[in-house]
Amino acid sequence: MPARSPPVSPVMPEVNWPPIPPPADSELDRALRLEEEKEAKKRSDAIDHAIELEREEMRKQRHNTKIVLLGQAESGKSTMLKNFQLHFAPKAFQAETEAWRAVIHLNLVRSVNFILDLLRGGTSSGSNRFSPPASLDDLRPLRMRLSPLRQVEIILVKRLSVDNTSRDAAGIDDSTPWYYGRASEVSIRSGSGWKALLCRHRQQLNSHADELVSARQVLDACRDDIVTLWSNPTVHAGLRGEGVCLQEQSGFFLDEALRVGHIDYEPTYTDVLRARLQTIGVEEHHLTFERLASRGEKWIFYDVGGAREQRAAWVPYFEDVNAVIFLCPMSAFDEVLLEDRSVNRLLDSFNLWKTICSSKLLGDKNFILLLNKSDILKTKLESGVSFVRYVKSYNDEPNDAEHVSEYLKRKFVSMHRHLSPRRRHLHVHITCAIDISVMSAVLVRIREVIIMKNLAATDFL
Ligand SMILES: Nc1nc2c(ncn2[C@@H]2O[C@H](COP(=O)(O)OP(=O)(O)OP(=O)(O)O)[C@@H](O)[C@H]2O)c(=O)[nH]1
Ligand SMILES: [Mg+2]
Repeated sequence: MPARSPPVSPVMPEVNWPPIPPPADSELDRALRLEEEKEAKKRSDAIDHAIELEREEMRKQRHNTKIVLLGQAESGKSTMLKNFQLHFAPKAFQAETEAWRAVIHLNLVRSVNFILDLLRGGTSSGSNRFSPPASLDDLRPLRMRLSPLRQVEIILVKRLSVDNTSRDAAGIDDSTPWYYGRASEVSIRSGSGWKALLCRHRQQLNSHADELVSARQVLDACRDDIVTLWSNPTVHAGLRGEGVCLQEQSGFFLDEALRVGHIDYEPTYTDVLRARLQTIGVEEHHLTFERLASRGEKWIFYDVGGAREQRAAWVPYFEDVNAVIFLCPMSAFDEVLLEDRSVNRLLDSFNLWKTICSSKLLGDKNFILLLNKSDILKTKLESGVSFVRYVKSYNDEPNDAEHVSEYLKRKFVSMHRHLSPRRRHLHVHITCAIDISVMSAVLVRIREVIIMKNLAATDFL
């Protein structure tokens, strides 16, 4: 019978530790060899550990949720981002509220200076459409007392590093009379780090900090006069004559001049949500969740400038994101684009939505549609503005917010169904982005939807 070969050990030799010494090993050789092998194993373990850490990091990066906020200018994208920050990272949001004070002050001061221009009978751009009545002479002392607010505007603009090129980039032509009747539009270039800049000015005792403090003192001293100006019937008649309704514009704080202009003013969360700061370019925001259940979760938001001239900058961000949040301001049905007065804003939103829905790059992304500004829509319709006058296909349905928003929802859902390159679920919410309590329920739902989709994409579900 042939001799049998010895049975093969079921344990692989490299995992057999310590290894069996070769037969003729001296005591010293054996000790040295064991030491070398131990060192080699240590090095190998360290390499394995480093590779595992790197893999883990890559896994985490891949699972970072990335969201792009899309929609026309003033649809509420940046406000929605503020809501996410407020709800999921309240401490970080709180830390930034003070920086928003300068923006809110600039919103307020711009409104006042806009009225002063109107009373002067034109704007700095040379428009002269309003002929001030003789009774305006009575307002001259008031105008004189408010004139230091011009300087306050200049200081705030400088400190926020607002530049004219940003308006050019947004396609806004300052030579156009009345800046299209916009009173408090404020824009800065993305990535200019304005919040950090303001914080630095506050902390350092330099001339910039002094300037900001004196700007606040001037505003505080002007508060009563601002109230007097804003309650003057001639002013309101003049604005009506120009077809300008400041109350309906973004960044309107004239009704709260006494509170907002006070030297000790601290912005409330609602103030920050109502502040208007136009986004130029694409801003990347990192949000680290602070709440217990989701602590440490990281989301990256791309907040884009919505004006027409900026939309070409959106595309590079499409491929990399998990979800698209598209905002349509429902209340804009009777408005025109600031950058192209011949285009109705609702029609522009429809066209933009069609393009986004049919984009192949976004084919497999999570889609969330927010029909925003429901509060303004309601006020507008209740004041008698007719929806069907602007949207002929609305037919005989009632002119109220509930029916109009349902109609718009149907329209958007149908466009999405017909134009999506592949079957995709759409989540729709009717929102008012400045209503904190209502928004928190919506945000929780949006997070659930995004997390579920992410899990499904990574085969956890
Ligand atoms: N009343 C009301 N105001 C809103 C709502 N959503 C946003 N706003 C206000 O509308 C203004 C414009 O909102 P933003 O968030 O700056 O708009 P955006 O889409 O980021 O605009 P761009 O940066 O120009 O693309 C801000 O002053 C907000 O406070 C809403 O639902 N209701
Ligand atoms: Mg914005």
